[in-house]
Amino acid sequence: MKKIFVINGAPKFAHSGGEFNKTLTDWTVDYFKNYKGYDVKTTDINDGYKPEEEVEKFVWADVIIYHTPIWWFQLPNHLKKYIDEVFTAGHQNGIYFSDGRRSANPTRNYGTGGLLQGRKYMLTTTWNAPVEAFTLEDEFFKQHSVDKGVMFGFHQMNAFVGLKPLDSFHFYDVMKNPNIGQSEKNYRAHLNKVSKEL
Ligand SMILES: Cc1cc2nc3c(=O)[nH]c(=O)nc-3n(C[C@H](O)[C@H](O)[C@H](O)COP(=O)(O)OP(=O)(O)OC[C@H]3O[C@@H](n4cnc5c(N)ncnc54)[C@H](O)[C@@H]3O)c2cc1C
Repeated sequence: MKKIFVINGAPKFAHSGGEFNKTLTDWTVDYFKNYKGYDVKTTDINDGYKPEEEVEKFVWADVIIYHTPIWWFQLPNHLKKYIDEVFTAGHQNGIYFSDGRRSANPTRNYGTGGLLQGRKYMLTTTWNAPVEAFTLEDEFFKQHSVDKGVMFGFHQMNAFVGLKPLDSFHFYDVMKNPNIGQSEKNYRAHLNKVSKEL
């Protein structure tokens, strides 16, 4: 049986109420637990956490799923803090051993010291920005996708600790057009696709 660790990284602040990401987290748990029959653990960063226990969840899981809104073109500070604390607790303790370099050849192999090899991760993000801001020439993101643009560092972080990516899924324009019914349908189709790669 596959083991899935689901993180809801959406705090409640200002006009980001966390409701969309909480709903998304519930869909993910329902899909893997009730539909696929997998073993699921969760963390909601709003509920507090102990870094050492979170390390155990990362090590336990076959797949880690991150749900996050985008705040000022990056992770919310709460989720970044979670990662800083948990990955630091996992240094030489399950998450990463080192930066991967050896003194004999210090210019090579940076980023190969992760200890989470054999595991995968999936990212979802939610945006006020419409998809066209990423896809259309002359619009704000100049045709840089979420994964290759704003979230490039996030994906490198996961590579650094040894995780391999599953396809991400991004929800655009969720403040003005959350379209919950269609979002759920599209997201479940995505989960059906990625779950074939587990
Ligand atoms: C500090 C800050 C910086 C930001 N920076 C950026 C940025 O750089 N770029 C950008 O694009 N956006 C930005 N945003 C917007 C942010 O990305 C969105 O507010 C966030 O993605 C919304 O996610 P949420 O989980 O908080 O949803 P919520 O705000 O809780 O929900 C969004 C909408 O969906 C509805 N909804 C949610 N769940 C359900 C449900 N189950 N049934 C019916 N309706 C539902 C809610 O009622 C609401 O209308 C920023 C927001 C903040 C606070």
